[in-house]
This record gives sequence, C-alpha cells and structure tokens, in this order.
Amino acid sequence: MSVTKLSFPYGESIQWLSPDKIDQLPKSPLTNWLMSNESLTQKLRSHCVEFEVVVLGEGNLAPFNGEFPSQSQAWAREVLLCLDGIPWVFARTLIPGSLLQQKESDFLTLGTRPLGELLFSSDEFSPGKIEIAHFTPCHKLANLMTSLKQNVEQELWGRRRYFSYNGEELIVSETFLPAARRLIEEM
Ligand SMILES: C=C(O[C@@H]1C=C(C(=O)O)C=C[C@H]1O)C(=O)O
Repeated sequence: MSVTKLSFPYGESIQWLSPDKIDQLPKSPLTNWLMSNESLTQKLRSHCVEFEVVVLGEGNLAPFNGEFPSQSQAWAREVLLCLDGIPWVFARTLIPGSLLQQKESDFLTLGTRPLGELLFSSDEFSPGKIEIAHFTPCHKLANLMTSLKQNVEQELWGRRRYFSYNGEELIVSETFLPAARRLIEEM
C-alpha cells in the first residue's frame, strides 16, 4: 500500500448529522457498525488475523469550518485501519490543546498503536454522542481512495464520536471505505 504523509491532512469538510436527522440509514449490518458504542478497534480485530494502524499524519491544524466550533486549533491524527492488509477505515481524530496537555505523552507516543487502546482502557474517557455522515469524497480523500485502489462507486458512510475527559472533548471520526462496506454487507 503506497500512501504518502505529504498529503496530510486528507480529511475534508463533512456534514455530520444526528442519526435521527438521516432520512435513510444503510441496511442493518452497516448501521450496526455505525451506531456501535464499543471500541471499533476491538470490533475490527475480531474480523481479521492481522490488524494494522497506518498513520497518515499527526499535527496541529485548524479544524474545518464547523468541524470543532470551540477550537481554532487542534491536534489532528489521521490513520487508516487495515485488516489483513486491506484498509477498512479512514479515521480522523481532533484533540483540543487543553486536553492534549493533560494526556500529552499518551497521545503523542501512540504511533501505530490504536487510539482505542487508550480511550477504552479505563473509564477516564466517556463515550458521548454519535453523528453520521454520508458523502462522496473529493480532493485528497478521493485521491487517497484511488491510491488504495478502492473505487468509490457509492457514497461513503462515516460516523464520529465525542469522548469527554475532565470536562474536555475530543472527536473521533471514522469513515468506512468501500472494501469495508462490501465485506460488512456480506456478513
Ligand atoms: C476510538 C477508537 O480508536 C480507533 C483507532 C484510531 C487511531 O489509532 O487513530 C482512530 C479511530 C478509531 O477507529 C476505537 O477503537 O474505537
């Protein structure tokens, strides 16, 4: 898999909606994945032999308009979650500086360890609301799909979750790539 960190950030401005505002959620298997409150890492690990986190980039950046209204800057981490070498999820996490400072060594030394191992390893982080998006990727995300040889024949479904810690919040967005949707819908 040839992906470059030179294009980081890959994320794009997406309209996230509360699930009850979505006219038609996808058929059941995928909706169960979108709405699941458990660790996505744990769920993914149970569907593969080899699970891998490919870090596309990390760094301080300005969130997109409306992406994180209370923050003009945030620590961003974008990864691909790969099952037996196949990229299933593009994940983009935004962490405000005030939260990063409290857990700096944990977040900045994650590397290729999944963020879920930190968020679900104790009750320090509380999972919050889930929002859903349904979109056609453009710009760098579309180019990333092409480089992964995953043709986007239908819109992508994604979800983002809020995790709170000591009165602060971080946001984790996860977009299911075409290969993942195909395999989930066969389950
Ligand atoms: C939040 C979780 O962590 C996963 C791992 C991520 C990472 O390593 O950056 C990002 C999003 C998640 O899919 C989880 O497992 O639920």
